[in-house]
Amino acid sequence: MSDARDQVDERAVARRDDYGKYPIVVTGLKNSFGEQVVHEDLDLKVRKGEIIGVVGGSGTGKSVLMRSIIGLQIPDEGEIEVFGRSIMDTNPDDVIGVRDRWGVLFQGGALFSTLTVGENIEVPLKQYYPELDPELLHEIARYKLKLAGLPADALNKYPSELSGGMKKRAGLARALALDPELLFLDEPTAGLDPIGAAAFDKQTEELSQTLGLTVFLITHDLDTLHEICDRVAVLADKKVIAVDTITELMKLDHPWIQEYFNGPRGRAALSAQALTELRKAMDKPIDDDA
Ligand SMILES: Nc1ncnc2c1ncn2[C@@H]1O[C@H](COP(=O)(O)OP(=O)(O)OP(=O)(O)O)[C@@H](O)[C@H]1O
Repeated sequence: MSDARDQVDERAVARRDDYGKYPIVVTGLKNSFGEQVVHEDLDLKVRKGEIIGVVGGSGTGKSVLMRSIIGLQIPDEGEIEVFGRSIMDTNPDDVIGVRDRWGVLFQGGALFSTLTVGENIEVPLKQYYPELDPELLHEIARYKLKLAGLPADALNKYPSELSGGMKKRAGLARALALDPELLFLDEPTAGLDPIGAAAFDKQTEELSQTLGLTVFLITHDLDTLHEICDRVAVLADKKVIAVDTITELMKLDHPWIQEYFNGPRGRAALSAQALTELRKAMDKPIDDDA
């Protein structure tokens, strides 16, 4: 009897340690839509504090994976734990204390068009802290706007009055509203010009470092992967076929990985990153072309 209790205690300790190291643990995930199986026996562990890039060909199920992790897509099979709690429970109230510890930037920003930027940022705050004083709400919104790199006058603008890059930042400000520990970003630099994309990457990296955020980042952007991701998870064949640094991934003999990272665009991104590193090492401003 006491052996059985010891085993249960050991498992509880192992799970607690695991959750301390891995805020997201996905095991044996299966997702399908009718006959189409998108994921089959997919496993993924995301390390605390890392920026993990999630890549894969179009339609390989990157967004569906993110939606599963945040409980918007109920999988057919498998287990998903976030902060050590199962997300598979269909009752959102049962995972309160988990959902308010993440922030999400959906593709395109997904801002409410009839609300100002400030009001958009206040939405999650009002949802989780309905008793908050309106003046404090505005103050928090102003602070989050600044964290996301937007000027104060953006607060009273409507999404239609913002550029693409500003919309992304407004979505980022809203994702940061609840002081999340985990940030989900779905193709944040898609549609941005290279300068805007690089600035957004820098912002993400700074936020991750200063706030200690773990970032789950879906992207096709090779520069983003090279510049800010600690590891990259590759989706192919309905699974995560590899999770590693780009240097290690490039050694793998998988056709998609080789084409993606060792193709002309992959090599160009690698050279650009090598140049950035070299310039940093020489303590020279990156924009100094002299
Ligand atoms: N609600 C849905 N109903 C039916 N099929 C869906 C649904 N959501 C996603 N799918 C299908 O699941 C597959 C994976 O979609 P998903 O959006 O996750 O791909 P992705 O890897 O994010 O692609 P992309 O890089 O093009 O954004 C696609 O074939 C898509 O058509």
